[in-house]
Amino acid sequence: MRNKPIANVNADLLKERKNCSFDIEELTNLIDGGKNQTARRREIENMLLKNMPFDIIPEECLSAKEKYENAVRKSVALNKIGVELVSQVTKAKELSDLTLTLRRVSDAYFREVTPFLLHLGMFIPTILGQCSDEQVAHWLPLAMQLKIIGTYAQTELGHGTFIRGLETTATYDERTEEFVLNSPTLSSSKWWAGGLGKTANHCIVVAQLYTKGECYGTHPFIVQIRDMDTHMPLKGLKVGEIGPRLGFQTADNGFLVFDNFRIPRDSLMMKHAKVLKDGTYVKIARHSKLTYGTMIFVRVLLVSEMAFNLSKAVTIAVRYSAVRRQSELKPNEPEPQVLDYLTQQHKLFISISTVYAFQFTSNWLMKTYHTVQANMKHGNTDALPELHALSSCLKAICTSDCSAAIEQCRFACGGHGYMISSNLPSLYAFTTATRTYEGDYTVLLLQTARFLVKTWEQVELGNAVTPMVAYLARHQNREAWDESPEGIIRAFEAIAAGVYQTESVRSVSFGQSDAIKDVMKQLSDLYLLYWSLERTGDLLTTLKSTLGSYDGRVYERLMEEALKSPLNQEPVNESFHNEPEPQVMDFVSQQHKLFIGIASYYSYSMTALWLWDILTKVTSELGVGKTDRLPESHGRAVFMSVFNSEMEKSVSSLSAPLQAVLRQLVELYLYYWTLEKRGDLLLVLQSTLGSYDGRVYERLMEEALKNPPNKEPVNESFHKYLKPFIQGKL
Ligand SMILES: CCCCCCCC/C=C\CCCCCCCCCCCCCC(=O)SCCNC(=O)CCNC(=O)[C@H](O)C(C)(C)COP(=O)(O)OP(=O)(O)OC[C@H]1O[C@@H](n2cnc3c(N)ncnc32)[C@H](O)[C@@H]1OP(=O)(O)O
Ligand SMILES: Cc1cc2nc3c(=O)[nH]c(=O)nc-3n(C[C@H](O)[C@H](O)[C@H](O)COP(=O)(O)OP(=O)(O)OC[C@H]3O[C@@H](n4cnc5c(N)ncnc54)[C@H](O)[C@@H]3O)c2cc1C
Repeated sequence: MRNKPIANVNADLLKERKNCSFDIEELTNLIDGGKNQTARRREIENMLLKNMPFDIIPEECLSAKEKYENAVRKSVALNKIGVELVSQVTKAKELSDLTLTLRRVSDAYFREVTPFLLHLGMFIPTILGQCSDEQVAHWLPLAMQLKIIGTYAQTELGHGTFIRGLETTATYDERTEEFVLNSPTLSSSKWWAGGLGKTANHCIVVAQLYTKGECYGTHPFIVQIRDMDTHMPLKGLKVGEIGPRLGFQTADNGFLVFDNFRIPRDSLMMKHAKVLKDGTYVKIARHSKLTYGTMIFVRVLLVSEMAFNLSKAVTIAVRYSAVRRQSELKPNEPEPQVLDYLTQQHKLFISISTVYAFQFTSNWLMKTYHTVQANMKHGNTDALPELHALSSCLKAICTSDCSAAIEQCRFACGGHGYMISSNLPSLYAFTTATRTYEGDYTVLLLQTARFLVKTWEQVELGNAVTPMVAYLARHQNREAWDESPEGIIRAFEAIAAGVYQTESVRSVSFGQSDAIKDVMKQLSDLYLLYWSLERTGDLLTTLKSTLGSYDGRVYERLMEEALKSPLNQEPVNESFHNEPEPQVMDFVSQQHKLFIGIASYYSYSMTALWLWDILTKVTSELGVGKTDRLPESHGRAVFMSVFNSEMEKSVSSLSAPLQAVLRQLVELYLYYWTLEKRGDLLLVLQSTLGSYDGRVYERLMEEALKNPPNKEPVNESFHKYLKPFIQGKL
């Protein structure tokens, strides 16, 4: 049954809906995965609508503590219904449909993230992916019925990306048949795990496993961290909330420090490796990276998460654009709906097509994931490297594009889009975090590049490669796309676009009407066209050659290029002496992110001074109302030329080294903006990360300890909601 029509709908919205060229219900069925799934979703929605407590005071008006307590209250009510529904299903497919529906409907109740996100998103999947059959039989029912509440603590203050660099140790003591957990340094403190700060009583801890004096690398352990009755942290642990953050405000992300904390031997999750009673280490896995499995799973999930979040943002922005009227096009005629402006459509329509691109690609990726998992059950791990490469680059691209597109949706709603009540700021805060967590954007793209370079080598040797990367063999002409990691990644993006096109065509080829097919085709074309225009520069081949330059300065250019090589910047490379761990500052990709910020700061300062001087003159000459917004390119050109000339004027009295640095900044700024369209600027530091003394980890911990939730060991919502819920008394 369709949802009932709602009375008092805005006339403009009704008019737009009447103009729709296809049956909306048909598209709804397509998105839900069929008529039955739509009906089931609506059944669950209606049930939740009847039974779930809504907010009386808007979440954003509460204090941080109240927000958390309110989130626990609502989560417990949702979990109660969820657990009941989950207990009624028997088939795996029904369970995955149900979880998806619950996840999506649950967003109606939370502006922020539930403190149970990590329990559902990582704790349960890690039990499934990392425990032996016996361990699954023990832990899974407890976790599914929420008798225990878990999280996933891998990241530390000092390391997130480089998992092999984690410092937490789990040392096996064969006399007592226990592991002893320790945090040997401040930087080894576990940091970030969602739900750890106040909610969880169990935690998956990733630590370096030592037995018989040898280190076997990082392994996952399942660890109880709080007393099941009093919720007090267990002896030997320091645990708390890490402090306010951009989003995830109700997810009580936490820290955890171990001091000779003992756990039983079978706390080691033993699907891929075990330690026998006498301390013998036994490797079971056929692939060394199987312990990273949960991350792959969540990366795959995130593609669909991004489709969902962007669909919400663009629905908000399109509806509002139909309702909002602004400006006068023709005298004495009504102001147009902002949706009618082509520039507005430009902001919105690409987001609509992106939602579909993400959703179709996500459906395909999830299927691929399950196929690879099924093969791995039979011992075949051949497809794992490609799955890792695919999930890495698709996660990186879609999380990055999604948060940028949500910002466009916010811009499209003008001032009102800035209101928390519009939900656009919260959607942005949630999605921008996904670019970082579960693998940083750059780092994951580099992982994909690594796979592609290896594949390229196979192609060069004439060896067979998988169908997904067979295009490398077809493109033997290297000029079509360069071999740099970026070039390779762009080629890979083309493959993602290809997946979208084939999947969207495949999914709409049966049953669906011509009207839906037309719309889906238009959306698919729009997505492909948009990205080919966005990347025009990349698609055009320029010569880029020391040998073929117009002026024929072949030898000079060869020498100039050779001198630019980083290897020539120092007479003796430090690897001659030793091999130090790099600071992230050493990565060129990191410098790329930071240095333009410095250059922009100077550009803005210089331009601001200049602008101030001419402000009065300009306004008196042009008159208020005639200062139409200048096109972006003109604005950038002004920044560039003013920066260049003003900087030149002001540096002449400075010392030579400082002049040289400032001139480099001008050059960087000009160069960067010929390549890029935007950059970031941090004007006021006020930052734990950017302090002059570099005491980053100390300051993060100091700030976390000041955090009000850490002033009480157990939050009152434990007694009020969590404990009665866990004990089945609610
Ligand atoms: C119960 C009923 C209740 C009902 C209620 C219902 C309500 C519903 C509500 C909600 C539902 C849930 C919704 C879920 C949404 C999901 C949200 C989840 C939230 C998550 C929050 C964030 C959590 C985290 O961030 S956890 C921490 C994540 N950390 C990272 O991702 C770290 C990133 N770093 C890495 O991955 C790696 O370290 C690395 C890959 C960068 C480098 O690793 P390395 O140094 O060990 O490797 P190398 O670079 O040396 O490479 C060696 C070799 O290995 C290959 N490799 C690397 N990784 C993998 C891999 N994963 N798999 C396979 N192979 C891999 C690499 O390619 C190299 O191969 P070569 O052949 O080239 O040698
Ligand atoms: C909201 C949120 C929730 C989170 N929840 C959890 C959780 O529940 N559990 C958990 O364990 N973790 C969690 N995390 C941590 C998250 O997984 C890490 O922050 C993430 O993996 C990035 O690692 P990092 O912080 O060490 O970044 P860094 O690696 O320090 O990145 C800093 C910069 O260095 C660059 N860089 C690093 N290495 C390289 C390289 N090799 N080459 C080029 N550039 C490089 C990066 O691109 C980036 O620009 C969460 C994080 C956030 C923001």
